[in-house]
Amino acid sequence: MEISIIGSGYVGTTIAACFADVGHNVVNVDIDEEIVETLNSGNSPIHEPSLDERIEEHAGDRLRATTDYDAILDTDVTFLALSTPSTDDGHIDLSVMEAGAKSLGATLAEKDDYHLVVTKSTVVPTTTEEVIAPILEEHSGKTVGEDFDVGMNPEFLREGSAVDDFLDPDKVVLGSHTDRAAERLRGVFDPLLERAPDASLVETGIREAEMIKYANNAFLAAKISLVNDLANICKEYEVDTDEVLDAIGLDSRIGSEFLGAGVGWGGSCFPKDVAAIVAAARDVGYEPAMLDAAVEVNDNQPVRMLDILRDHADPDGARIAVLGLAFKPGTDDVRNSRAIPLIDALLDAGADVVGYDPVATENFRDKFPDLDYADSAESALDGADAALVVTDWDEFAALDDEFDAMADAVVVDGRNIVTRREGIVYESLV
Ligand SMILES: NC(=O)c1ccc[n+]([C@@H]2O[C@H](COP(=O)([O-])OP(=O)(O)OC[C@H]3O[C@@H](n4cnc5c(N)ncnc54)[C@H](O)[C@@H]3O)[C@@H](O)[C@H]2O)c1
Ligand SMILES: O=c1ccn([C@@H]2O[C@H](COP(=O)(O)OP(=O)(O)O[C@H]3O[C@H](CO)[C@@H](O)[C@H](O)[C@H]3O)[C@@H](O)[C@H]2O)c(=O)[nH]1
Repeated sequence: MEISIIGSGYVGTTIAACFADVGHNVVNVDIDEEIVETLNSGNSPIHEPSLDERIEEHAGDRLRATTDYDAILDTDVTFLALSTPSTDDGHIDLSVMEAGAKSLGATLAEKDDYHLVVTKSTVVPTTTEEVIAPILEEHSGKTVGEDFDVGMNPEFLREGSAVDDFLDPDKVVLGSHTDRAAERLRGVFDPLLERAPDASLVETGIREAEMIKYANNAFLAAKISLVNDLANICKEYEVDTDEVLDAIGLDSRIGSEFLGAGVGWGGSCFPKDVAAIVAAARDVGYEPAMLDAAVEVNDNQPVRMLDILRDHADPDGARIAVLGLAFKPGTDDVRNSRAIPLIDALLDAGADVVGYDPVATENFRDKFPDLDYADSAESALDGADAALVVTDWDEFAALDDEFDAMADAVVVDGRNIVTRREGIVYESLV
């Protein structure tokens, strides 16, 4: 099938390379010329395991990129993979989606045959039908349900394992309103589902597909917050948190995944998606008490981490190493990383902060240009008065002699991964 994807960020790039991998012809449309050039030269614009190989293999063949929306004219289906950030009050900001839909609509005016437009971005229920479809109609002069259809296909990939998650998913959710749209969407996913026979196919309505995405993320974020609440109680009672969490994970109704206690959830999705569904709930007069509590617990974990640091070292004037700037291991994405509130608070407290991350330093530098950055964990620790472990990169779990070069070997572990305990003042957050 001929597929166009508007937006070539984390999601657009990954799904383009994977769709090409299962045999489709794919074109990415992005307004960023650098991204387009990078893709066309066979390279990945983002750091994501096993994405480079796929782009290198398919670029110039089944995969290409352009800034020209006319590329969609030769395709059967267009996915909108544009960002949906938060406004200051937590609502979803649709301005990027609206701009993309306008350009897409204007281009669709030139298309003679049927087309399907699928929202891949995370949007609150009714957005596809009540915001995107009317813009497409207005700018194309065409009628939804007659000349073209809209659909919704939420994405569940995680950064750091995006390619594997996309090609071997637990489920594929396809939201549509017409048989024609449902059939075309199935055609897109059939080759993928053949390769991933264990994946469940969920065919549903458009607003249900939109809500499934929020319910999924809200549930996972709340699960981590509940785990952190319980882990905080364990710590106060000097109960071994790991043993408790390992044991509850054996109950198949609870499950062993997403029981990682620590400094909490960040990233480009959980914070903004929980905020968006909370704001959307209030818009219709519902108070989402559980989700409010999940956010409160999450916001408080970095505060608890600094309190623990203060038990062992005064941050004022101290050199503090922050190990991990990415929001999770395996990615260079720093959006809503837990390192951000921690470093803000450390700087407010008068600390001299040195940050280190294996791949995310340059992205973090955009947010904190004046921070001191080390090029290895070893050099970050050298002469430091304390270290905070914020991201669970494997290389931090392997640290050992490096702690001996610290001025004061105080380590507060926000991910419970450091293995060495002797000879250092070690405290885990949970
Ligand atoms: N990042 C993830 O892991 C993830 C996973 C699942 C779902 N999502 C959702 O997918 C959506 C996209 O997220 P992302 O992380 O890929 O965003 P992103 O910011 O990484 O990528 C968006 C891309 O769109 C491009 N763009 C902006 N305006 C444009 C326009 N008018 N026309 C064409 N291109 C334009 C930008 O240059 C950028 O490359 C969001 O709704 C997000 O919530 C993200
Ligand atoms: O047990 C855990 C698991 C995760 N985290 C943290 O939670 C955040 C999110 O992690 P993860 O879910 O692995 O990464 P994302 O790439 O943000 O993926 C989430 O957000 C995506 C965007 O919507 C969805 O597609 C995915 O299904 C959903 O897992 C990170 O800060 C992790 O450190 C924990 O604190 N404990």
